[in-house]
Amino acid sequence: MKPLPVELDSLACERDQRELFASLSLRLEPGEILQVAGPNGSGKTSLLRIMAGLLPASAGEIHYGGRSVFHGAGQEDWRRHRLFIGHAPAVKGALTAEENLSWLCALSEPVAVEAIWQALEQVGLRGFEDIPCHNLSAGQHRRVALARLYLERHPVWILDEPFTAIDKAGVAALEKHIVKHAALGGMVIMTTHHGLEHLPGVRQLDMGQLN
Ligand SMILES: Nc1ncnc2c1ncn2[C@@H]1O[C@H](COP(=O)(O)OP(=O)(O)OP(=O)(O)O)[C@@H](O)[C@H]1O
Repeated sequence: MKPLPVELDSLACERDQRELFASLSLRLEPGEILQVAGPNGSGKTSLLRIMAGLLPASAGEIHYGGRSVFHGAGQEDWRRHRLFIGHAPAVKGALTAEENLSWLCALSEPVAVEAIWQALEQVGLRGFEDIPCHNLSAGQHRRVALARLYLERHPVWILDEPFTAIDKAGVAALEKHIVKHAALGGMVIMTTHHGLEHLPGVRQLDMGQLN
């Protein structure tokens, strides 16, 4: 799947009758990495959830390849192209890492168990496949969710605080994977309080400067 340009057009978000942002317009091209930065409460997660289709915008539009992602065929297409990993990853504690990934991936495309093992190896969890996730540490729990980035083939990644609870070596490996995804033409939109200045070509959107 090839990514297409993403356009935010006069996007606005209101929560609890408070305007978080308004008139947000930007265009993202394939190969771009966008870091959504800003203070706590400035609306970073809200923006990502709107982009993922999990929260309605109060005004404005998002287009993917020229079609609205809010309804119709454009919405279907967007769902197949984007992968959202929230800051509270959808990993179920009672299931093992392997079961979680098998279930999460099946929502878009079933994957072979060997591929799951390889992805778990990539995130340093080989040997932990059969342990219920509630017995994993916070960082290991997050790594189970991040293993999806090695398994699924969505061209657009929307990642909310992907580095939370991840150790130094894990952060370096994930940064490398993100840069590689963009270099291959993928697109990454992420929030993080972690500095990314050392990575090539990262664009910043400062939510604290919008209003
Ligand atoms: N479920 C919710 N219902 C109502 N308001 C919410 C909800 N979640 C967040 N908000 C409000 O929206 C505002 C922005 O929250 P959001 O999580 O988007 O900020 P953020 O920039 O991601 O913050 P942080 O850096 O702390 O993660 C906050 O003031 C918060 O009170």
